[in-house]
Amino acid sequence: MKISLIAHDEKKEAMIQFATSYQHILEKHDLFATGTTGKKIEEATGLNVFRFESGPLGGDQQIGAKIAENKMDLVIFFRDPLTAQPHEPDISALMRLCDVYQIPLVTNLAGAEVMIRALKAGFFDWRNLVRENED
Ligand SMILES: O=C(CO)COP(=O)(O)O
Repeated sequence: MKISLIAHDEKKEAMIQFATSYQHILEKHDLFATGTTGKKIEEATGLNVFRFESGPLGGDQQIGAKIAENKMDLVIFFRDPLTAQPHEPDISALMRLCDVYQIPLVTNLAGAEVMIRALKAGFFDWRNLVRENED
């Protein structure tokens, strides 16, 4: 699966802990991230992460483009609901595209805990069929 990992600044520590805890699952997948999140995950875990631009510089939009091209399967996005983001329209657009294309999205740690277990159990294998049918 192609998985995007994104965290706002106040949530980066939680993302690092999440990625560390579930490294054994995440390492079996293709990982993508916005710039700073990806760098921190790589530094903390050694996981191989493809890094897009930083969120405020267009990273959310780049991930959105992958979704529109059917090249992203899951999005784990630890949003900070208490801090205004300069690129709020990009964040909304990314989440909107998840809804448009039926891409599983979680926006907090509690949801991510469920998603990662579902991933391990094969609950998202239908995404392989969706991708094969488009090729
Ligand atoms: O702002 C972000 C997502 O909206 C995250 O970007 P960074 O990972 O570059 O901090």
